[in-house]
Amino acid sequence: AKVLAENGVDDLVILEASDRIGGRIRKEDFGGLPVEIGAGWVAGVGGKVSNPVWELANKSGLRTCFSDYSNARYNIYDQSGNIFPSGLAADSYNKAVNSAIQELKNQEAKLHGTSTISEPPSSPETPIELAIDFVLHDFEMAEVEPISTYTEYGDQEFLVADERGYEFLLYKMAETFLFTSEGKIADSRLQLNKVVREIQYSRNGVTVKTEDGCVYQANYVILSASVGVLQSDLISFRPPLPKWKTEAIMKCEVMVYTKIFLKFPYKFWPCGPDKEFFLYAHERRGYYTFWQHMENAYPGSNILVVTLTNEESKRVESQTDEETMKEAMAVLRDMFGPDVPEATQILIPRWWNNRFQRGSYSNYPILSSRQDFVDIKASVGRVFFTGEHTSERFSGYVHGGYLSGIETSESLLEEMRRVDDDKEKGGKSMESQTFLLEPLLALTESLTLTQKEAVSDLHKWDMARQLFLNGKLVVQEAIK
Ligand SMILES: Cc1cc2nc3c(=O)[nH]c(=O)nc-3n(C[C@H](O)[C@H](O)[C@H](O)COP(=O)(O)OP(=O)(O)OC[C@H]3O[C@@H](n4cnc5c(N)ncnc54)[C@H](O)[C@@H]3O)c2cc1C
Repeated sequence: AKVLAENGVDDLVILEASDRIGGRIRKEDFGGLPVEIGAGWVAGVGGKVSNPVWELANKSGLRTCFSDYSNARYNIYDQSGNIFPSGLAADSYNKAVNSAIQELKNQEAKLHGTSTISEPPSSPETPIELAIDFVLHDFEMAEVEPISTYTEYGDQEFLVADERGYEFLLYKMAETFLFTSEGKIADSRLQLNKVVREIQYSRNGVTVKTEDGCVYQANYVILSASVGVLQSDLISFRPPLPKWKTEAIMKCEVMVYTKIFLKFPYKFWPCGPDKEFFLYAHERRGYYTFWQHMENAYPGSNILVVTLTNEESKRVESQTDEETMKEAMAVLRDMFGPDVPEATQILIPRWWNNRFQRGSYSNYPILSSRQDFVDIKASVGRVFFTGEHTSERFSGYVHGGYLSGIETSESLLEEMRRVDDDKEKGGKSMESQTFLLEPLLALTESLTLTQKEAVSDLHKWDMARQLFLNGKLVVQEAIK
């Protein structure tokens, strides 16, 4: 929206379903400290090219601390509290990395332009296989982009450790655009608690209906809801989205990633710069595996974070906080002995059950093709799509969301300029050119679903029109 406004599109409105901005960047107060229940790291730092989110963080003075996840491999506890020998852990790590890289290379060689993550291996049997399994599990839960993209932005990660939260970046970005200096909303550009339920689009414009019965008319819409929301029935489209679009949306997998926060009366875990992360080895894959203490970010906070993913996340979301606390405490006592004190507080975010999220981030399956990204981000008539899931290179990350927003706004500006140019030249703009479509759209009620999809497929229609115009030009040149 900011890019649009800076380019002269003043008449715009942001409809946000919740009562705040930030989406999956969200700080919550926990035991007197701000904890990041959504994105917590600025990832992709230290490479040849500067990550724009890292630049924003530096410019706005966001406090961060270096976070080296690789130390986790030296702190793997088994169920009796023994630490795996570091040689074994390091060796397994190298083996896992090499096999994963080899796997990716094979995949990429086989399928040009695919996005890849490693496939889940079969159940581990020996200790070394168990250790490798942890690392592969880590790839699956965190490394959502093709390995090749690491080389550019770098592979360092910085944990946000700022009382204003990661979301401060968003407030900073929005301050001249949406807020007064006191942090109050300055104009009607941002409307909170507006749950979009229906998007009706035609050649003339778009009508958006919200849950509270409001109706908005617009020339264009940019839809930035997560892929989980697009897969759900929260928003309906009239006419329905074309098949190529819904197929691309449904193909994309949604990752659930849950950080559970536990507050203790005192610290009982080993501390030190190389002990920020530790792992719990359990035969059940992903069972309270990844632990992190928050001493580096907030010394003396006595907070531990355990990360669950996918099925474990969904399972925990569906049970009571007390049950989860019991499970987590049993795991901690396995690792550190029976004297571990009871946690005094627990915070369990529920991203999967949040109807404005339906998951944590997109996770393209191993055999995704480039076309899936192209389709998921392609506009359908006057409806444009954006968000981390539309970022081919950085899907799943904050910088993916940020860059895709800029890119989609630029595409829309280009489209608006093209329509203006066409009008000036007296040619057929998308508006006037698609006049043929009007009687067809009027007939949609009596058409079959396939026919409706074909008619509503403005994007392809527009491509066909371009081809037609280009063809005509070639013929005219030939005649000349
Ligand atoms: C637990 C967790 C940990 C993560 N960790 C990291 C990390 O460490 N580093 C990193 O880079 N990334 C991380 N991510 C991913 C990162 O947070 C996201 O990729 C990014 O914030 C997505 O931004 P977005 O604008 O695409 O979507 P969102 O932030 O989801 O914004 C979409 C907005 O649309 C609103 N909305 C949805 N439906 C409707 C509707 N019907 N009507 C109106 N509004 C609607 C939502 O309320 C939301 O505000 C994490 C995510 C999670 C959940």
